Amino acid sequence: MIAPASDIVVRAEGLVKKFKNFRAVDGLDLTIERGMIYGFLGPNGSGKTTAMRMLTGLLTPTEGTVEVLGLSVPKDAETLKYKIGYMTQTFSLYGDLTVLENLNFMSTIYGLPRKKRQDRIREVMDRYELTDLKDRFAGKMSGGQRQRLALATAVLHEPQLLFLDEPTSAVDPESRRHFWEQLFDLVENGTSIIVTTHFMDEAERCHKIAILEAGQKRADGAPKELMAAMGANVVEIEGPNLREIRRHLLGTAGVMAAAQLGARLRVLVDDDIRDPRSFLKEKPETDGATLIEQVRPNLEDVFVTATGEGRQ
Ligand SMILES: Nc1ncnc2c1ncn2[C@@H]1O[C@H](COP(=O)(O)OP(=O)(O)OP(=O)(O)O)[C@@H](O)[C@H]1O
Repeated sequence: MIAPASDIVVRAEGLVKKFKNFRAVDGLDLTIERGMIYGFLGPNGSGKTTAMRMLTGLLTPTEGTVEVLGLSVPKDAETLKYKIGYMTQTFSLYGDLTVLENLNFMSTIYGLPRKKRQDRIREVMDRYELTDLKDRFAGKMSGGQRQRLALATAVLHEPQLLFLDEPTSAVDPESRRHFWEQLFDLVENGTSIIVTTHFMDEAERCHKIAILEAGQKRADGAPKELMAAMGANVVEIEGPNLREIRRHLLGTAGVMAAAQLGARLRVLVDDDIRDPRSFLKEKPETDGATLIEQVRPNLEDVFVTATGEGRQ
């Protein structure tokens, strides 16, 4: 079913960004629906940040069209600025300003009405556990605290759409989990979110993702749908000589990828092969294996089959 235009927050067609002759983003089409967390998943240099910066209106595309919240970008970027929030990889905070000063400053940039300003600042400080830190210099805060302040400043003006560029790269796993809970709270209250990540577990939390490689979209959809449509079955092997088995299997027709995970070898077998377990069991190199079992796919498997990692 095609969603009505008002339910679409981003529509991009044929998006290209060239830096000299290098195509950092290379023909990207995107349709992102309202009310969801949409992830760009990809390795370093795959074009996630460049794509996001074009959607925010900060970077002009070399080719293609972009519409965000019904506004044409970059033409209407100035109007769009007040409707979106953007949290950059480096958090873009003023290290020599306190928490409160950062929030005050951003509230004037966003043009929050003077009367509303102090209430809204109090509200975000409370929500993101910053009240006790209000006189702390941003430059003297821990990674997790700075992340909370960056999120608080990005949502200060209650944007409809929030862009987050690798927001959890600099924080510990507990802060990451907590941060994601806060994102789901925002979604519940009507915010749409676009987030870049290279963490598989984060991508799995998104309602939908696009897998990017070399500036191109290799796959998109809900993580579960992508796993179901992967075109491969996953078999794990336990036993001695896993490195040797891997080397042999990688040259075998029907084996799309093989990677060691601790004491197991995880093998992706083309789903044209009806019984992938027997297929591997019959190979002479797996003779010494103590266990061969089919397991459920995960997003990393999708990533491997969709990108060059699966074509090595
Ligand atoms: N201003 C620029 N001038 C030249 N090349 C650039 C510029 N900005 C980005 N690039 C190149 O474009 C490619 C994509 O970069 P981008 O930052 O969008 O990737 P990314 O997927 O966000 O990576 P990361 O996870 O490392 O942030 C990289 O090869 C990068 O070096």
